[in-house]
Amino acid sequence: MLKSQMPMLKLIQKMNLPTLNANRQSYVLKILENFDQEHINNPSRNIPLDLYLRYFFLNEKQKVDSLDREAIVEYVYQLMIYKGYLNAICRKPMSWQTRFRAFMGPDFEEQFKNDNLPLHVRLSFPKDLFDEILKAHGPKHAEEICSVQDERGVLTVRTNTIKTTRTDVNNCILILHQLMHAFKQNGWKVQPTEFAPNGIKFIQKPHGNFFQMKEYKYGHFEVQDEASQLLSMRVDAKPGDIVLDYCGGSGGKTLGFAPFMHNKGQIYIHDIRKSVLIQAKQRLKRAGVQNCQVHHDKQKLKEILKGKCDWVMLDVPCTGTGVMRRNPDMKWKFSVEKMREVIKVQELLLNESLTFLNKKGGKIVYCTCSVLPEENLLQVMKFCDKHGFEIENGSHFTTFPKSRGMDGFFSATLVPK
Ligand SMILES: C[S@@+](CC[C@H](N)C(=O)[O-])C[C@H]1O[C@@H](n2cnc3c(N)ncnc32)[C@H](O)[C@@H]1O
Repeated sequence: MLKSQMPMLKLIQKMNLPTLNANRQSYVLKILENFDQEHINNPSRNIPLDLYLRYFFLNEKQKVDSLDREAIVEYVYQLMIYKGYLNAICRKPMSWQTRFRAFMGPDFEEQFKNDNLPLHVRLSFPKDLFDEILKAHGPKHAEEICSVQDERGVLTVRTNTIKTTRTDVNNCILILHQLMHAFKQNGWKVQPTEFAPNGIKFIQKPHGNFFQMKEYKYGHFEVQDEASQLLSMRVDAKPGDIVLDYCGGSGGKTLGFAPFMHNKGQIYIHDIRKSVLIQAKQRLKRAGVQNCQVHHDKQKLKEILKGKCDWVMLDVPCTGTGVMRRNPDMKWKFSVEKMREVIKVQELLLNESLTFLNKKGGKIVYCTCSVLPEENLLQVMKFCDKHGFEIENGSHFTTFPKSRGMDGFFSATLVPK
């Protein structure tokens, strides 16, 4: 490859990382080793890295202060992001210890210039996943998508407009500004999001724990990526509507569209995992959403809601290829076989959602956090052809992971022809 054709790859600037003393280092290695072991012991639990870290530090609360925690988390992420590249450059036998040494050593920068290392290795992506992204988006865009996923995600929150009795737009803006002011008082740099009307973006990662803020405890805000906020708003529910959030998880999307219903009408939130529904209940309560019931039993839900819904939000399980910078461990768990399995589940869920739609214009809002067309446009087009539906206004919504910007999401609103 000619030098001028060399891809514009970049590496993390290690000098920007926090200092790592022996204590922090031993935590970094312990976490990564335990995380791997957890997957060997409980593969079906498939716990993502961010959640694993949250549980880990809950247990270590007394021993690790917030500055140590931030430094440890940063290194855990960097090592997980660069795992593939480090595997290629580190000395054997492979372990987190040897990867860590390679990360800290001169080879980390040196080997990056080695043209003999394939592009996917320098992007630190598994070959099969990189090939899928390449097939879908071509070399230039694939490289952009993958290199952005080597950054840390931007922290964004959504202001909860339910927690005000005032309803006009100007007052919502006032609440957003009050919250921005509270963040700034803690010394955190923030700005309103560019597209989502109620979002606040952190320009720098905040030091300290903002979940301790009274504004969080009172439900004035929730963490949600800007693209995910926009996705929630694709459910354009009016007060009085009946809405089903069928793959509701811990309620992220419901929390996003519920404020527009002003607690009138009914939201049903469902998921196959009971544990996440418990979290959803707590978050909905904190946010002041009073018109939502939580359901785990699919059969019962069908009995209650058959043919009744104005909206079905279908935020389906997917490969997560648009949000891998939040959980870089997902890169290393990807396989084409798993992708095919999840595509089948999406198809099944689309079919199931038909049961709930009312015949007076009920709509399905299909969403993923994937950048792969098989899970996105191709999936919904297949559904539309089979069931006589179409994509509303012929246009879908897509975002790609952007540097210092949004994550990668897809959404299409499906309506009967
Ligand atoms: C992308 S996550 C949803 C995230 C959630 N909407 C949010 O914004 O927080 C997909 C969810 O689908 C759920 N799920 C997987 N298979 C399902 C099925 N057969 N029926 C219903 N939910 C399912 C998973 O448990 C997971 O919580």
